[in-house]
Amino acid sequence: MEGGSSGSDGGGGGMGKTATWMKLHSPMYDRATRHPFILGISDGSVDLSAFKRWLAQDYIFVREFVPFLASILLKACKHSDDESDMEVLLGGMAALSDELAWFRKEASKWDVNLAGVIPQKANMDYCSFLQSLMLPEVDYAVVITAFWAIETVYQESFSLCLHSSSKTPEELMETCQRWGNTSFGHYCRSLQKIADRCLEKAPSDIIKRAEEAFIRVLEHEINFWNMSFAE
Ligand SMILES: Cc1ncc(CN)c(N)n1
Repeated sequence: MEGGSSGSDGGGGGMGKTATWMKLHSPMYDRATRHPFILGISDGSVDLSAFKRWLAQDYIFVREFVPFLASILLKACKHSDDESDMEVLLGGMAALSDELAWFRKEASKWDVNLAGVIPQKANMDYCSFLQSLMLPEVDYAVVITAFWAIETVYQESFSLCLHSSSKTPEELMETCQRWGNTSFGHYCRSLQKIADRCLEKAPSDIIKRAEEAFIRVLEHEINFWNMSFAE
């Protein structure tokens, strides 16, 4: 599985918690990573108005994603036992700055007015979920698991559109490359290793909360893709 299987040992030889959950919750995981919106891009049948709706809503989401990642960085400073976590997360923050600039450029290419976008319910619900994870009492292992899952759903989804058999329209290739490229795949695997390392040492109640956060991310991602089809 692209972006998943090669980082599945959690660094300890056996299967890490994250890979176990991907398997255990595979029907929902597949619904998040092989959504009809993504399949439509990859077979060329996507409705461009759905793409524009997704683009506008995702810009709002990514703006909320910045304070979410900042809150994870803060927790890494305080609670991580591995200094390299900071490097990985700072790389992610730099990528988000680039991502926001890309959204503005892409929106102008598609004539989407980002200033006038009204966030839809699924987007607001997802952003509220991020805010609930930003609270200081939410454990680092839980938030890093959620962060890994959020990034991985996009990586796996968009990498599908880059397969040699896909018929992704030329004008959507840049979007698919943004998240489907191999370097973003390596980044996701680095996040997965951090999550697995934290989960290995975590008590059972934190492991349970991290699994719940993983499932909630999948639900929100499915609802987010669904939003692109809503008028
Ligand atoms: C909804 C959503 N999920 C994930 C990503 C990838 N950062 C995103 N841009 N938007």
